[in-house]
Amino acid sequence: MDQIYLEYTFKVAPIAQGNEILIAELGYAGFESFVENEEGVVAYIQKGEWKPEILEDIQILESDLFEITFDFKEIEQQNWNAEWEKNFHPIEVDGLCTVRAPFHEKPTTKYDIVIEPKMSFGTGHHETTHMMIQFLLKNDLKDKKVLDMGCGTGVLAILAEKEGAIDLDAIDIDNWCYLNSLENVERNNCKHIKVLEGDASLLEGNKYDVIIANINRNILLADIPTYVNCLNEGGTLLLSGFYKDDIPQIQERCEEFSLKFIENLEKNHWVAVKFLN
Ligand SMILES: C[S@@+](CC[C@H](N)C(=O)[O-])C[C@H]1O[C@@H](n2cnc3c(N)ncnc32)[C@H](O)[C@@H]1O
Repeated sequence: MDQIYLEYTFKVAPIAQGNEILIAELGYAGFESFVENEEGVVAYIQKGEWKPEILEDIQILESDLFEITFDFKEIEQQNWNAEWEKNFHPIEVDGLCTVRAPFHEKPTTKYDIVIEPKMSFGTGHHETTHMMIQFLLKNDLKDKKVLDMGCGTGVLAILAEKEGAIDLDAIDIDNWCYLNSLENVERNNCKHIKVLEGDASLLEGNKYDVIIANINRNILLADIPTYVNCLNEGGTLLLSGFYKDDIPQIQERCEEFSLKFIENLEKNHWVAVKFLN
């Protein structure tokens, strides 16, 4: 696929925590690939996804705790596979689930998920994916009907099928994620996942026992009413993609629709929240 990209080079001080927060925020703003170096981060975004105000919501750039400068230029296509192979290490969650690439050794954990992410979000490295995996590992998914909204690489739907879910929809608005999820579903021999390209408007008339959505605060606030409409009585809603400070707003929205807050997980200021219908 021949695409033109913009390459942003950020110099970050102090680098350790700054890089981590910056990458997380850029990921949510639409940047697709990151290479860390000794000065900071180089981040890539497709020209078609770019808009002049792309950095407007990147809160760390306004923070007094970090000094961040940047530069950007247009570039020819990269060898993305080589980049991620260099940077992608297997991830193990709670000793039960490994997310790895095809070229890594087979693990001994109960669940083994093989992902070739290329540029999609969802390798288990991000806090939000990690916590959603933790939630899925703690929940009984046997014979459940599951929706994975904003599926990225498809990693969460794939785990849900491996845990026994029998009927799954995995939806992403982004064409690249849709195609990548299709590939990963096949790579993991999943037979019950239907991958769709689109958004919450595809959900009308569907019913699920478990809905997983790791997207971002604003999309979740807008789409929670649709999710609730699709949730069976007694069903579970697992949300992530936002910070601890956003919990009250998300909780209030869910409670408007009579969902009950059960618990939240937290990792580096990111959270994942569980509600019951
Ligand atoms: C943070 S990633 C999560 C990926 C994966 N589920 C995970 O947990 O690692 C969010 C995904 O949501 C998708 N997305 C953004 N807005 C969306 C929307 N309105 N409806 C469906 N998917 C959306 C993005 O393309 C992206 O792949």
